[in-house]
Amino acid sequence: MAIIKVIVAFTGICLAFYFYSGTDVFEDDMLKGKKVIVTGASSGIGEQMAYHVARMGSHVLVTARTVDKLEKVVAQCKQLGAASVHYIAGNMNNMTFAKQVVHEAEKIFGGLDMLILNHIGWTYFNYFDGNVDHIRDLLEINVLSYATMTVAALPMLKKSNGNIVVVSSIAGKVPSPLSVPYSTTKFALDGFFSSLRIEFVQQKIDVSITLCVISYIDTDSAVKSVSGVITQPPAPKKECALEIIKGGALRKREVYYLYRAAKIPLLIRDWAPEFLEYLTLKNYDVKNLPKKE
Ligand SMILES: NC(=O)C1=CN([C@@H]2O[C@H](COP(=O)(O)OP(=O)(O)OC[C@H]3O[C@@H](n4cnc5c(N)ncnc54)[C@H](OP(=O)(O)O)[C@@H]3O)[C@@H](O)[C@H]2O)C=CC1
Ligand SMILES: C[C@]12CC(=O)[C@H]3[C@@H](CCC4=CC(=O)CC[C@@]43C)[C@@H]1CC[C@@H]2C(=O)CO
Repeated sequence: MAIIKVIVAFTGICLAFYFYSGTDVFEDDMLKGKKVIVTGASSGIGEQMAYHVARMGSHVLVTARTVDKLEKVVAQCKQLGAASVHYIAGNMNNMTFAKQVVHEAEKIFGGLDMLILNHIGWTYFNYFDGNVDHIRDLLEINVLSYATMTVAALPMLKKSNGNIVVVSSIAGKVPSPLSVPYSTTKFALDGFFSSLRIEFVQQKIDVSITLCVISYIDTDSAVKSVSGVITQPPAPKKECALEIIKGGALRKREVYYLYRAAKIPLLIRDWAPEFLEYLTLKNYDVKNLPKKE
């Protein structure tokens, strides 16, 4: 019996190495002249992704709600060497606006190579408060606007054999406390885009879908929401943003940008859920959690 377990484990490690070792090498030139949309680009990881593709010489369309922040991002993208850069401001709770962003890219660029779906709506970081309407609102912004933009962009992405990059979270792969609404939306992204990827294979549609699984990053909003409660240190947003861009350009199915220990949950998620729960709870110090009014 023991020998069978060793053989199974060894086979699993070989298969994992074969499928995930990937020898693709990323070059900045891969993004030169490419037409790229970055959503949620007025701050955080999205802002850093806009800067990376600008530095690599892409044509960039950035979007979010806050005009003055977008204008600063546009100015910085120009400084960094973007082939061209534009912004469009609006709210992704409105599917008409979500489609408008894609149509704006078509009008400006005449096509699209990479759609980077990154924005998220506000949510709390605390015990679930029973408000299902908030989950519905968050699904609109975090999921349905991603699906809407994907549908609108697909004709252009088919022409360019382009990439869809979906920024998700470890909380969209592993059950995570204090973020029930957020985690609901991130798990939904996995269902939608991982299923769509299979249909692309069936239909021989050469558009890649890269799901990015990231853990705690040092963006202002995340640090403000979780510091003191999440015990792991946040990772740098600039490096995280670059890893996402690389994964999309290399047409990876998934990008994992996780703090060391976060890789363990993914390995044991389906084999030892109780042990995973024990490890997860060790990463939270709820005595620092703000008391809900
Ligand atoms: N930071 C982290 O620790 C982690 C982040 N992630 C994921 O990374 C992505 C980026 O996160 P992060 O950079 O921290 O987030 P930020 O809060 O820094 O940025 C969110 C962006 O989305 C925009 N946005 C917010 N609400 C709306 C809306 N209703 N309509 C359109 N745009 C909106 C914001 O701009 P504006 O307010 O101007 O609209 C901003 O540009 C998210 O998908 C998040 O889930 C995943 C795991 C960990
Ligand atoms: C902490 C973690 C990743 C995040 O940053 C999010 C948090 C859930 C609530 C959030 C809402 C936001 O608007 C910004 C992101 C965030 C603070 C997530 C719970 C688990 C995620 C994690 O990285 C654990 O390692």
